[in-house]
Amino acid sequence: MKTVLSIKGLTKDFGRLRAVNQLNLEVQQGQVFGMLGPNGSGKTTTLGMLMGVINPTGGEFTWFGEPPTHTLRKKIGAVLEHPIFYPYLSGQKNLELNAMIKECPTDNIAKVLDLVELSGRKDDKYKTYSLGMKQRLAIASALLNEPTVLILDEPTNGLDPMGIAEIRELTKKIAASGKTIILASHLLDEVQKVCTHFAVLKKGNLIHTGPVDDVGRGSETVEVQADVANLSELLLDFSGTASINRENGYFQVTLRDDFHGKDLNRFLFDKGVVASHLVTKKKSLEKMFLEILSEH
Ligand SMILES: Nc1ncnc2c1ncn2[C@@H]1O[C@H](COP(=O)(O)OP(=O)(O)OP(=O)(O)O)[C@@H](O)[C@H]1O
Repeated sequence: MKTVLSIKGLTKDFGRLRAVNQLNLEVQQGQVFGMLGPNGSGKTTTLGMLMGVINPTGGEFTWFGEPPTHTLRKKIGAVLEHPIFYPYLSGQKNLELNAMIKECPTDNIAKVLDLVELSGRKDDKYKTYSLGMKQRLAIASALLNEPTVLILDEPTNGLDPMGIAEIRELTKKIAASGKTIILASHLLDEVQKVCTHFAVLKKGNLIHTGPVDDVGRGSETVEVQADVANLSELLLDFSGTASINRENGYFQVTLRDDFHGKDLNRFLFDKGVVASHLVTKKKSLEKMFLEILSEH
């Protein structure tokens, strides 16, 4: 897999405040990489440095294996904050202006408008757009020069549930077209639903990074019930059991690393016991996130 972004020791001080501290990260091609962290954790500052609008105090990073240059940055589209669109111009005209500023051909406008589902409203004035439509137009503008990487900073901020769902679907659609996406968010739910990989930042420090699918790995809990008197003994006999407790009439079995519900099911079956109820529960990202933050 190709490394799109490699960050080493990236640091930013604002006077006495260290906003980003010795950040090391890698983003691979095709990932939807979430930067997750509470407000003030350094996400925007990091993205600003990656886009060349904030000067790092220390450290370095490469895009596509090369130190950042103006030409390289053209391969990266970013929606960092609300871009300046003219309220009395249409979506179409605004994109034409943006294309001119970015020195890219206007041929892509129809395509990006179609992608963000604004073709039907392209001739309406920007000021008549909903917040969700404005955000979609900003994404369309970032895609004008066909970047290979798209950076989104808090893309669903301020949107209603419908707008959030639309941006989420759009992000997935853009990722499916082969682009790498880096998305900063303070919303666990957003990262869990959209991202393939993520990093957690706290007060400028990286405190966790890995695949979203791995969250809660090795910490599966299985809710189980079977019509036998010695079920608790059997569950404790199972080598994958870390602990058990009883809740709502079921046994909750927390499994050791690398053991899964199906292993427990097979163990019970081999003992001649058929479970009447067996449900595997993964630790939610929220629980994991809160644990990660409290550990540090
Ligand atoms: N230009 C600046 N001057 C001084 N301090 C700054 C500046 N920009 C950011 N900071 C501080 O750096 C820290 C990190 O801010 P940053 O905006 O990067 O965090 P964030 O994770 O993106 O949070 P948010 O989602 O609230 O924007 C904060 O304490 C913030 O107050």
